[in-house]
Amino acid sequence: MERDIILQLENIHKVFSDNNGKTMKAMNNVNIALGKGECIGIVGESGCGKSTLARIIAQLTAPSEGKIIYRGEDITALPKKSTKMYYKNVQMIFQDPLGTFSPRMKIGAYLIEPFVNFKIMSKKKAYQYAEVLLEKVGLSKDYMKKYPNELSGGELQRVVIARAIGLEPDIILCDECTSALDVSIQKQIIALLIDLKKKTNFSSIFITHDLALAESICDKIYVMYLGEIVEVLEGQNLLSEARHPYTRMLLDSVFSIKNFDKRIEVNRKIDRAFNGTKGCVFAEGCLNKSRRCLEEKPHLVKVNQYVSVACRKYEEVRRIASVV
Ligand SMILES: Nc1ncnc2c1ncn2[C@@H]1O[C@H](COP(=O)(O)OP(=O)(O)OP(=O)(O)O)[C@@H](O)[C@H]1O
Repeated sequence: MERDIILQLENIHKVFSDNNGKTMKAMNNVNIALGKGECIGIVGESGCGKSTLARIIAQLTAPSEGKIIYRGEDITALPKKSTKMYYKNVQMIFQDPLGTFSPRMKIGAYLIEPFVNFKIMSKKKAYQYAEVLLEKVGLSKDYMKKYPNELSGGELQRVVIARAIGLEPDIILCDECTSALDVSIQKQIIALLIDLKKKTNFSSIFITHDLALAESICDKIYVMYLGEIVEVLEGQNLLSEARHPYTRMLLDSVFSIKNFDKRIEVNRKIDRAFNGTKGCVFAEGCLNKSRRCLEEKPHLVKVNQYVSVACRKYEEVRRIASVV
């Protein structure tokens, strides 16, 4: 069946510069497509560029190059004023819920704020609506009168989710939204998001370092390494279909301390060698690399209906297959 794509990132690059004019490439040619009602995961370790990507999608940081096509329109080319609807339609849930609140603002005031600001409803209606939203996320209306410091991390994240879904967005973008919470609360928040998604069919983007989480909830997973997408997989087929040596290394180290240590060692080696490599970002850590891997960037190649991988080995397999 044809996917109805509502958000597409095309050739996104991001370069940061410091005060001395030194530049750092945090994102290199990232392409991502999100279908209506779909949940995609962006997975990678610390420093791979996940938060930068989240900020670019949420339009909090501008890409250095590339397009963000939302419902057929490149929103990077629109004047600031015209992106107001995008801010309403793409809601973001951050890692640290407490950081989202002003300590002196009661939960009720926090919840009604966007509805009044976007002139969606009167203050009185917004207050009643906020009580309904709290109920949807499993909190009583008594929470309206509380201050953020009176709530637990899990309760605060529920309030953030209530405000986000209240705007009936097309897309909910979760940047490590459960990683600051205890495991049991993490499960509750994920279950809540899955339940709400079933009811309202929003699309979602899960940005996480947690492969198991991504596998359990995402239709499609993009694996990122040092600012590049190295593999794209169907969520359910992550374990069986992952091909890229980096994804395999990540999966192996989830289950073994010894492999975890090996991974840290490999990452150190690559970090030292990286600094704008013209070849494959993972080449230094790869046991099967050839000289070409160090010199030429591999492209994402579709291996089968479940997986595309950016690795010379599979480009080579496809080339031979097309000749035979
Ligand atoms: N404003 C900035 N100025 C300069 N460099 C930045 C800036 N923001 C991020 N970076 C760099 O870009 C790279 C990617 O950072 P980012 O925070 O996106 O990674 P991440 O995958 O989200 O990591 P973490 O999970 O630790 O937050 C890092 O090397 C980081 O130092």
